[in-house]
Amino acid sequence: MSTIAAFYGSKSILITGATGFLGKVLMEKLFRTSPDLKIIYVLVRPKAGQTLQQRVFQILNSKLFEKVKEICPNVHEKIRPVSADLNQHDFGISKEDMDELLSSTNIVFHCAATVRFDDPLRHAVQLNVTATQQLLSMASQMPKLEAFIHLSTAFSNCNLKHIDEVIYPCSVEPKKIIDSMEWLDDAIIDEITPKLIGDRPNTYTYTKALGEIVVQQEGANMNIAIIRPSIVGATWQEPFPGWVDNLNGPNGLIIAAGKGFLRAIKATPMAIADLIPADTVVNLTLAAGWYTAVHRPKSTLIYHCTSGNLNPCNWLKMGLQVLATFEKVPFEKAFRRPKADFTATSFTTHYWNAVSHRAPAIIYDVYLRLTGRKPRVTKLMNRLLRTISMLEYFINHSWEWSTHNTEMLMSMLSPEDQRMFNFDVRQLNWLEYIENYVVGVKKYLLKEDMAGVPEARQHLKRLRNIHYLFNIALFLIIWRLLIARWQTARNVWFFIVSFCSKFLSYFRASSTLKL
Ligand SMILES: CCCCCCCCCCCCCCCCCCCCCCCCCC(=O)SCCNC(=O)CCNC(=O)[C@H](O)C(C)(C)COP(=O)(O)OP(=O)(O)OC[C@H]1O[C@@H](n2cnc3c(N)ncnc32)[C@H](O)[C@@H]1OP(=O)(O)O
Ligand SMILES: NC(=O)C1=CN([C@@H]2O[C@H](COP(=O)(O)OP(=O)(O)OC[C@H]3O[C@@H](n4cnc5c(N)ncnc54)[C@H](OP(=O)(O)O)[C@@H]3O)[C@@H](O)[C@H]2O)C=CC1
Repeated sequence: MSTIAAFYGSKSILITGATGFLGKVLMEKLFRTSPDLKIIYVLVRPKAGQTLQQRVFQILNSKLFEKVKEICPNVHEKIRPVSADLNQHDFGISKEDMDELLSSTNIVFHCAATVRFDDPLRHAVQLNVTATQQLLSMASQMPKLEAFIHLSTAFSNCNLKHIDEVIYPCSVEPKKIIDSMEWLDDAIIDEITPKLIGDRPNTYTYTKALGEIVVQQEGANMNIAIIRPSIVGATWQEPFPGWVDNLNGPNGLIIAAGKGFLRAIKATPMAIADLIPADTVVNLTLAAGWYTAVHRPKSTLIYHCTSGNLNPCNWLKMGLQVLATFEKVPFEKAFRRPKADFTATSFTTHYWNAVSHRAPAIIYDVYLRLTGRKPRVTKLMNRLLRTISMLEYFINHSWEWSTHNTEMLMSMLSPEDQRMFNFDVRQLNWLEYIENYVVGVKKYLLKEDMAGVPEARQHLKRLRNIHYLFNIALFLIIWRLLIARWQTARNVWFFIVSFCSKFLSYFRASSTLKL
């Protein structure tokens, strides 16, 4: 019997960010391995015209939860959506709901965050720092609380090369930042943002670092742990390989490359691609929840959920495997044939952006205009290039994360738990994982049927023929222009023509003699 699964049985669990990528995988695993848990409260806001109940039902009815519905048929009764917006004071939770949450909750998993790299500082602070502080204040009033698990990121200290499982100070105290957001106007905040974030690339990593400090300060009297995952990718094994549901991290780039939009990207091929599967993160998170509650470590433990130092894979190997999978399982209706290169300098990146990204987009838009349709590819390409510029930082640097706490936790698990809550990335076969990941992107993000693969292959063949025809036509046009304007080109042309005609007459003569 799994100790961890038994631990979560009969518990009341509060999850923020349950509608997000990791939150869903976390909920799924909890219901699947501990179907006798008491209740999961999820803090959800109404969104896109859907009530919170509709949002939660949509998640429960998705493919991700198919196994759960077999194991825990009354899952709908065990999940309680609570209307909450983390941007509001007290999260806008009603008094009755708040009373129930405070009196019943045993474990808190805080996953909610803004993960956008371009969020204005005010918004990122509100969600990643102030909301964390408020949640801790709520947690401090929970008499039955056993553990509070905070999801941070391995990149919260990406301004350092070597990162230990400790909390690093920031130049300005989070409390001062929170206070200043109340009285500074937006223009001033925008002006001071670059100074505050310093050598971090964006407001996301900066505010996640501030959030960790808040956790350490406000949670001193609680059983707290912080999980720092690196780049979270599709699921590795559970509940099935390749599940993914948003465009964040590599996902959007895999689509862009598979559809033939992304042809070159500035990257350091030998830099470590520190990807970590979503189910690995969730297994570590649940194991840390159990350990924190049962063993009550004296200080806040931080767990690095990374792959680089235990099972490294670089961007080159990953990129090549992504491309190899496109050969086997192409995406439908590609714009161009998938083929991408890593560029090394800003000059070559600009060159390939002009030649391989912008020019084909403009040509295609001209074609759309000429055929009476609305041009859209240039706009799409510009957004893609902007996105890439924001992600580039992470594919051109390498970090070393120590994993002592994570390895210690692994050693504390029983063999049964090591199997059921496996977070040992040494067992991960990258080539197999990446192939399943790309297939998962095709199936679950693009919603493409595998039955359409032969037609997708045919489409790629047509694109190849168009490509050859286009190149031949381009060559002939350039050659014709050169001949018209340049004597040397004319001489070369006459030389080639006379050489070919001599060769042909020799060939004809020798075959007549043989007859
Ligand atoms: C020689 C061989 C060579 C082989 C070569 C082979 C190459 C071949 C294969 C290549 C694959 C292998 C290499 C992989 C490299 C991976 C690097 C990953 C680094 C990640 C590090 C993460 C570290 C931190 C981890 C964490 O700790 S946290 C999680 C990370 N957080 C994020 O990843 C949020 C990022 N995103 C945003 O910050 C916002 O998205 C924002 C970007 C501001 C836009 O924002 P905006 O334009 O305002 O609006 P959106 O609505 O968001 O999007 C607007 C439009 O862009 C689209 N779009 C959104 N996203 C993405 C995306 N990714 N990629 C593409 N498109 C995207 C969206 O579809 C919409 O398209 P449309 O609707 O126009 O058609
Ligand atoms: N994905 C990754 O690569 C990595 C993620 N992490 C961390 O893991 C955690 C989860 O990330 P992930 O699942 O990918 O993120 P998602 O963007 O998929 O999910 C974010 C969640 O936060 C919720 N949320 C955002 N704003 C509010 C709000 N105002 N009120 C209530 N809920 C809100 C979202 O709800 P809604 O659906 O309503 O928008 C959603 O459920 C984050 O803390 C992130 O920093 C760390 C490293 C890597």
